[in-house]
Amino acid sequence: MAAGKVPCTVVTGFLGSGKTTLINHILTGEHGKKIAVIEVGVDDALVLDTKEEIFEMNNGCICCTVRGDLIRILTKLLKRKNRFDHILIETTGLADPAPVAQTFFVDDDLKHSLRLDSILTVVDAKHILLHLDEEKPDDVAFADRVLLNKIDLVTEEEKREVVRRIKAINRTTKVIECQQARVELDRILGLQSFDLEQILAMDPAFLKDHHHHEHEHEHEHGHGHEHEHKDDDCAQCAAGDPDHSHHHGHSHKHDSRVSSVGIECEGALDMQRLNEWLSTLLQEKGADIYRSKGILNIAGSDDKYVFHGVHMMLQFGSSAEGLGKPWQPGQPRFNRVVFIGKDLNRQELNDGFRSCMADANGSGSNGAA
Ligand SMILES: Nc1nc2c(ncn2[C@@H]2O[C@H](COP(=O)(O)OP(=O)(O)OP(=O)(O)O)[C@@H](O)[C@H]2O)c(=O)[nH]1
Repeated sequence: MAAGKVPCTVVTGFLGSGKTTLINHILTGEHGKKIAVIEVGVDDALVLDTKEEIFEMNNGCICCTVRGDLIRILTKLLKRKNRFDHILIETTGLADPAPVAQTFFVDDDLKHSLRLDSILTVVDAKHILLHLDEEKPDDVAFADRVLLNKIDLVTEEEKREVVRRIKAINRTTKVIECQQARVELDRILGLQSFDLEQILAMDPAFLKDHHHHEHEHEHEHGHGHEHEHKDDDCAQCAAGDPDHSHHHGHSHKHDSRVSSVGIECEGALDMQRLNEWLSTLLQEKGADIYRSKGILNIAGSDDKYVFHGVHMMLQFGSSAEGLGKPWQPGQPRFNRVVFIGKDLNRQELNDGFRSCMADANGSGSNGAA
């Protein structure tokens, strides 16, 4: 049948569900496959360095512009002599997987060289119920595989409820439970499980282009959203503009109160202050702050730190633990963080973050190790 076509897997899932963890798991696995990763959206330096090439697109907006880019990058990949065995396309946390999937059926050249192998949706077992009603069940509706991740954080009972809710949205999807996205690769790659017929049965307009308005509102998404971070999620696309409400019939309640706040600055942070501020912030506002993450320059250390927040859960890591590389001599050090959530207060987040600088007024700790 599809001999010679390169299989492509679209990896999707809500913010913080574990997509990057899954990609890293796949890239570092011993499969002997040459895998290309295309990231549709954010997330630069937080991906592990690997042998494979990683293509990134910085335009951030999957709804408006990424389809063009995706086609361009896929075409470029296919021109290489050294072909890939598999292509992974990771979509960002608030983007809609449908336009990405459509690419495989509407572009004539790609149609003949590529095969959409599966839409794989990563689900955060602990937090998904917070979002199923308000955000975007589309992720789950289109998935032929659901990776039910973070099962370490829920009870058996909670897990059963989550599976029930997933099945209520998508009766035929296969649910694979896992932790840290650790799953045997032959359960997720090369499945030929994407079934266009089935998608069309559910959504007859799936292949129809709904992007005729795509340039009309480029970066005009009012709705009070904030869009400063240069490569952040197109939260407003998924969340704000009513014109984005999609061609398909699922309830797709966009929440215009969802936005992202990016902060980028030089200078070193006091780890203790930062930890206290972030912990308190997420304790108090974690219901609304869906996702937070950042790269940090910590005073007195050459190690590069990162943090990951998903609602109230907060995790730090650093190059000292083998996560990425330390700051290199002569390399400019910086802090870059992003908060994504509902009703974010940009000023408060900025002030709070800056109050954690090692030389900010306060205890006078200079962070010297
Ligand atoms: N407890 C627990 N935490 C996990 C598990 N899998 C991933 N995480 C953590 O969840 C956080 C988010 O994981 P990512 O892989 O960055 O999620 P993502 O979907 O790429 O997130 P976005 O960048 O928002 O799209 C990180 O702090 C992970 O370490 C799991 O099975 N259990």
